[in-house]
Amino acid sequence: MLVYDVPLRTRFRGLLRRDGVLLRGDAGWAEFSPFWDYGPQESASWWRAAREAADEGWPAPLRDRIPVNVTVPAVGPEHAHRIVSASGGCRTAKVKVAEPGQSLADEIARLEAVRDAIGPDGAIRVDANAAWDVDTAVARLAALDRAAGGLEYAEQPVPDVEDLARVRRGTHVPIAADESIRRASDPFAVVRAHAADIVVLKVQPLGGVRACLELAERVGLPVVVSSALETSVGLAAGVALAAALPELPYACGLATAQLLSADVVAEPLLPVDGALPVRRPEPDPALLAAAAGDDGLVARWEQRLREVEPHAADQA
Ligand SMILES: O=C(O)CCC(=O)c1ccccc1C(=O)O
Ligand SMILES: [Mg+2]
Repeated sequence: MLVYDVPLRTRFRGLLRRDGVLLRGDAGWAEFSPFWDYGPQESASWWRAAREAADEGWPAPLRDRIPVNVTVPAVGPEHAHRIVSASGGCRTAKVKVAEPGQSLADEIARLEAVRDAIGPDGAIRVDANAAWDVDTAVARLAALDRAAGGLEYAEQPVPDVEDLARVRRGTHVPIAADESIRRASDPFAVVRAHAADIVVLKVQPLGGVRACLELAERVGLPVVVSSALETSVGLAAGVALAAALPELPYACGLATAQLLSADVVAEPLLPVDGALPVRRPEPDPALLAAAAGDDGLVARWEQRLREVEPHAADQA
């Protein structure tokens, strides 16, 4: 078991660093990196995803490249412009909005900058991470849709599934469900409530590539595969899911290696011409050593694994 700990290039979801565990099994390398606000029970699906990667590997790919969105954190307009311009040719941008402390004017400036950088043919989506209420969401989406020159969709504008359905009825911007799928006791509530046009699937919180493929089939809505801000070892599982889905109508949120200031593989999973190649990179020993967490962090992860493992067995 190896613990990595790397700084982020810019603050993302309140985080300044990203840490997690890398482990190797008969099938290859795996990443286990639940955020620290996830308890043992909720982290069990992250552990099952890691065991699948290490012990079984993933189903055969149906495609060899995965179109991806550049992810734009809640930064100022000049910085947002630079991120999109240096994205490796991404034709879709996902822009974080509803960041605490930022105004509508900040968001409008960011979206205008992103539109300028990506051009008239690019697609722009926003992610509010469940931070709005219904009325705010409906009003903001109208303003942001205008600022962006058209939004492809809005990811998780509000926390509650019934409210998500209300927002969907109140706007013409398509709605994608993220937290309502990955942190919900019942991911199908979204479908029953007609709360979303699209679902975001993340391999670690949803318990692995196979679990996600089953979920996608049962949900029956278009899927966007997204990362949980992993190293290229963890991203490879998302790439495997995106490659194995029968249909992939939208760009995926897997271009997040560029948000980390260091990676553990020699050739990180970064976009070329707006897409990731379907491959499974191996960690590089020197990069692993450079990214290694200190003894205190290693001890915290060892403790965490002891707490999570019994829950993973329960639900298997
Ligand atoms: O989808 C993307 O472009 C990047 C992934 C991303 O936004 C994310 C990364 C870590 C945790 C939560 C989220 C999220 O989609 O809300
Ligand atoms: Mg999201």
